[in-house]
Amino acid sequence: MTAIEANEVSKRYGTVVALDRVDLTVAEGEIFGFLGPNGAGKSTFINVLLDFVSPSDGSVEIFGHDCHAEGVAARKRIGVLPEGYSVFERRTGRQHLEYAIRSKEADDDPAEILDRVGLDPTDAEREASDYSKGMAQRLVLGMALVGEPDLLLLDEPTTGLDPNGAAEMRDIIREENERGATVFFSSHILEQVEAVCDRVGILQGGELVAVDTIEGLRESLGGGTKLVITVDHMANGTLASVREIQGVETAVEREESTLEVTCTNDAKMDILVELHDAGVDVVNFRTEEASLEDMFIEYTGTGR
Ligand SMILES: Nc1ncnc2c1ncn2[C@@H]1O[C@H](COP(=O)(O)OP(=O)(O)OP(=O)(O)O)[C@@H](O)[C@H]1O
Repeated sequence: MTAIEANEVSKRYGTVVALDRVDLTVAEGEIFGFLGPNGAGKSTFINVLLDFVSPSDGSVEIFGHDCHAEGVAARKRIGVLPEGYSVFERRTGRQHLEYAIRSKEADDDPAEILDRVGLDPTDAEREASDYSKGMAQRLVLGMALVGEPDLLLLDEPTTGLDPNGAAEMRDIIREENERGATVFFSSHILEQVEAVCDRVGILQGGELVAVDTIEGLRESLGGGTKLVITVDHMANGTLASVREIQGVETAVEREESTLEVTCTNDAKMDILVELHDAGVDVVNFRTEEASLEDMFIEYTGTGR
């Protein structure tokens, strides 16, 4: 069964096209990473799934329920960590969880969930409005886990978390997935996404410009090799002439006398020949697999 099925979803805010005919299918049991530069439309898409925002055109189904017409049935199966959540005033962490358990008619043990998300028993008895950003993030994640949802929708789940918290988040995503949940999350932390996702989608200006496994993305970028070349000196125009070689996608000078070139496998030798012809001696070179970050920059032309 498909967990998420988006058909030609568009959302316009006046002249801004936040989503442009997004077609996407996420299978039950997948961990799917949703990427894109700031303003690409990620939160808008997640808000459409939650029926917080109505699409201008198109429709989305969650486990076969239309997110708008059958929003209640769709949301019953979702645990959500929304963007810009806020905690209640004058309620402790534990009371937040008890509230989530009651409203989902679940029978989870609040202490167990608090422990899972790394909130200690003393903090659980403090008012959540006094929590730090990372603690509040942990609490809201805990509320999302209540009732063993079939789909976890996490908007930037690692924002505000320290490195331990980010690693714990990764573990929770894996554990939830092993329990059978589908996980759909947006993130700018591409190392995290690469470590945990089965597939990723890249949004750019509201359009879905790529959907694939990380390996698949690498292949569609022609093998996705990254060459790291140390040279004795950089001659004028060297970078420009390397960029013109067929099969070269990007070429940058990382630090003095070190070039990083992403290219197809076939282009490697041409690059070394070009440097030689330009009178530039290669002191050292190695190849690395293109990282998700390299590919993201190639697809979107931006940093995260
Ligand atoms: N309520 C709104 N009214 C007007 N424009 C909006 C509204 N919500 C979003 N937008 C616009 O839609 C576009 C997509 O925004 P969105 O928040 O979905 O991006 P995002 O990919 O989540 O960005 P970020 O990575 O910065 O969180 C942006 O241009 C934004 O200004």
